[in-house]
Amino acid sequence: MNLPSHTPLPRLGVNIDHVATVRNARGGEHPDPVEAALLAVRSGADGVTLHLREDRRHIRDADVQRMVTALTAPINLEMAATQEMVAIALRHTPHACCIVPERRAEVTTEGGLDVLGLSATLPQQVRTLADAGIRVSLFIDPEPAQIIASAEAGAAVVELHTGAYAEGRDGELARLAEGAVLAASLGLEVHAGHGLTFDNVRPIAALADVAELNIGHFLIGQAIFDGLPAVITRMKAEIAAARV
Ligand SMILES: CC(=O)[C@@H](O)[C@H](O)COP(=O)(O)O
Ligand SMILES: NCC(=O)COP(=O)(O)O
Repeated sequence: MNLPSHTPLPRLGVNIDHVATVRNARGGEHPDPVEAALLAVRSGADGVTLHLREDRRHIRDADVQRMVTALTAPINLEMAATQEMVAIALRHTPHACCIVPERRAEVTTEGGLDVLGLSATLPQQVRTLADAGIRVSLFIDPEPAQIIASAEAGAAVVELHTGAYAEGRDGELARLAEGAVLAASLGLEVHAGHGLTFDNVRPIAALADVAELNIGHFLIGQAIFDGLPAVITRMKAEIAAARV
């Protein structure tokens, strides 16, 4: 894809949740997601994403506290649209909060947030977080109605869920491309993530309106073979190659 030379590359946010998954398997302190976050930033990550799930299956409250103390790079805290999570975010004031849907029984985040369905409560939560200086993002499917509702809810950012694209669903890349254009036209910053790998990242990184990619499970898994610095370097190269 040929873009003007001034078009900035999408930033890479590294999601370190699954370092905590491995740690929690034995109940101790190793491997430490904060140490992984610091290494990710030293290795070229533009920011760090962590998802404090309601069931605390990977990231825990103490990790959030330690992360905001240790990191100077932007932190993107993913969380459910609950009063408990809003209160936690207000205590730590990360650079950004990405509000995601959660179902306790799910293995991973299965779909986007139903911004339309949450219209009675979400705009107030967005306002409360934004008033505290937090950049608010909504993790949504690339549905025009959800994108428009996100803008109306006062979000600064939408993160488009790339899970269906990563699974190879027909037409999903076109839906993401159209969604990114619509979101940008409404003044929303566009992020994308979920299920991205070396093999599927380029078409998403090539979308001119995508400003940030959040990638976790693949990078942490691949780091077992290649090391975290090497996989971050390679992912940044894939992103850059998509914009040549
Ligand atoms: C919202 C999202 O996509 C991330 O939180 C990512 O899925 C990592 O967390 P889980 O693997 O627990 O879903
Ligand atoms: N918001 C998406 C994210 O943070 C990472 O998702 P994944 O790469 O772990 O699937």
